[in-house]
Amino acid sequence: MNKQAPPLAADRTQLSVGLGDRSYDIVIGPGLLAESGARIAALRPGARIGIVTDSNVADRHLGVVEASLREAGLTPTPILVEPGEKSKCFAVFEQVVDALLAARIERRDLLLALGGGVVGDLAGFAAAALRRGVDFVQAPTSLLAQVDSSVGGKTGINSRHGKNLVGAFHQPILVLADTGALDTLPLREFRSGYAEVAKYGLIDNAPFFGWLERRWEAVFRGGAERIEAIATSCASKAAVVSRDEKETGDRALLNLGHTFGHALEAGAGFSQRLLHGEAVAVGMAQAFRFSAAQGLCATADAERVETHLRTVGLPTRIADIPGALPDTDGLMDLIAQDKKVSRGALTFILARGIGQSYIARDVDPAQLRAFLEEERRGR
Ligand SMILES: NC(=O)c1ccc[n+]([C@@H]2O[C@H](COP(=O)([O-])OP(=O)(O)OC[C@H]3O[C@@H](n4cnc5c(N)ncnc54)[C@H](O)[C@@H]3O)[C@@H](O)[C@H]2O)c1
Ligand SMILES: O=C(O)C(=O)C[C@@H](O)[C@H](O)[C@H](O)COP(=O)(O)O
Ligand SMILES: [Zn+2]
Repeated sequence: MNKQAPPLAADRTQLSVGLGDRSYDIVIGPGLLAESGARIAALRPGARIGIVTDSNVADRHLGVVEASLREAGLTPTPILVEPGEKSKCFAVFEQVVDALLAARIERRDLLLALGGGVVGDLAGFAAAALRRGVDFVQAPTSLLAQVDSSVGGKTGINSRHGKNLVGAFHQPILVLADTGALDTLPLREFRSGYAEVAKYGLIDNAPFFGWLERRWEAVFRGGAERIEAIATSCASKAAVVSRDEKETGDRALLNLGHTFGHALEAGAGFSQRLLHGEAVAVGMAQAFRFSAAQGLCATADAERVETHLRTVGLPTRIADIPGALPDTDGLMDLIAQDKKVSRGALTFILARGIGQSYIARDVDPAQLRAFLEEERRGR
């Protein structure tokens, strides 16, 4: 049994999320799934590992992970869920927890979330709840999960009242982002994850947004630019999470585009009609248009955001979403369930310009309603 994590190869980037005695590493680079056993055994030798994954990821990547875990003296039990956002629900959560209990995963064992953000959020919440808390490792396999959802400890599921409304803050003990796994990710899913990459530029890193405008094709092709984009995104997220783990302050900036986006996702029934990153792309374009309409930011900045998102093939308008959506009242009701709402007052992430996002508390519902009416008319 190998109890030593492999040394860091030249093509690996390692970052840390600083949270005192709950700090953890994010390791980024190709081939990490094949090393997952050695790296996990170094943290928890001899453990039983409940691997939560979905059937798409299992078909492509579970074999190498299971072999690596066994090689390192760990005992894996795979638990498969259906791919897609609909698996972030009470019924699937119950199935996963039951399967983990049936496999006798104990408090000192581990869960491994192998997949995209759906698996990460679901498995993380199962880890938070199982026997009142079991440690877990994130092995993100989608771009979105590698740049965002695997870091920071937000876990949870959706409810009929809206997105991510039931969950827990539960940090992983390690994140292994195998960039080679992205070679099997469908283009639409890659684009969806790219929306969250662009988000970091729009929040507070205008030079990164400019770099993405110039280099996005190389990021999509793979290689050094892709790894650089992932590492820059993780570094941004790690810094915010270290400062404000439970979103009492500026972690809310990571929600740019999400107040609109989550309402649209719920309105589309958490279906394949609108992926999370696509909803965030529409939501970010809306946040900039709303900011411009309020005279907070230049119209040229809102147009620049929309141009870049459309250039990479992301939606930016309600009209881009196929099928029916709730009317303005319905969208306002969904927005009222947003977790940033405080004593009924609406909070949005708005922008004074690219890289100059800020938390706007007490957004006027009448102005929001008027804006949504215009957006729904496609203007
Ligand atoms: N916790 C957080 O901080 C956080 C942050 C952002 C998003 N999220 C959540 O993440 C979810 C979206 O994550 P996502 O975009 O990864 O969706 P996802 O988990 O549904 O994965 C996208 C699709 O790609 C497939 N897939 C994943 N990796 C693959 C690979 N390597 N090869 C082939 N197919 C692969 C999956 O099976 C799925 O069909 C949403 O539920 C969102 O709310 C959470
Ligand atoms: O980590 C965060 O904080 C984020 O807001 C990241 C978002 O990209 C992510 O979609 C998150 O799950 C949204 O959080 P929520 O608190 O609005 O559910
Ligand atoms: Zn998101």
